[in-house]
Amino acid sequence: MWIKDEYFVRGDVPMTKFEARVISLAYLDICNKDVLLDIGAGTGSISIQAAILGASVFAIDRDDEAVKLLKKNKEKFNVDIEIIKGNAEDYIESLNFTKCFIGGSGGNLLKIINLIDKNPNNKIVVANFIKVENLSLFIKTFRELKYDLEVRMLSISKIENDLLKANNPIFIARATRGR
Ligand SMILES: C[S@@+](CC[C@H](N)C(=O)[O-])C[C@H]1O[C@@H](n2cnc3c(N)ncnc32)[C@H](O)[C@@H]1O
Repeated sequence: MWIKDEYFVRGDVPMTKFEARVISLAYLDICNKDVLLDIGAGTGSISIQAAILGASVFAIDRDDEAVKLLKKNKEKFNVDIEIIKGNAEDYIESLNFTKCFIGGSGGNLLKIINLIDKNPNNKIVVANFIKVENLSLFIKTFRELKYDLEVRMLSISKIENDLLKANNPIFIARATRGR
């Protein structure tokens, strides 16, 4: 089951939209044995969908409103995800995970990438970016770390009342451990 955007409890936190969620989770190639670390989990849309696909999930966010939404959506969809409130940088080293999604990094992307790389069990990192600057940093850093890279720009428009309604374009990047 793939959950549509309108079913999530929403607040002021920006949510990863349906099409970006589907592509990001396909890039992560989520399966039963995976442990996903969702950094900047927001409303929990990625975490909850990954749990429904069979992964164990750590959902981290530093924002109070996001953590409230995470709890509400966890309850609504009755999934077993572990919610952590705080800066991802302070927790990554203490968690064991096999795949990682970065939905927000709050200016600490470089530190977050280097911490993720230290975990030898992590195989794939997928990130969503709206800023070219962050995309460039992701590409540069993972290239230096010898990961395989794939990047797409996603631009979705929906037809509503006979008119096109556009979502903001986003970059979806994947880094796969090549060593
Ligand atoms: C675009 S939203 C994420 C959307 C989320 N994937 C969803 O579907 O709702 C980015 C989130 O990242 C969080 N964030 C930013 N930097 C963070 C950090 N260093 N550690 C933890 N959370 C962070 C923000 O609080 C915000 O909720």
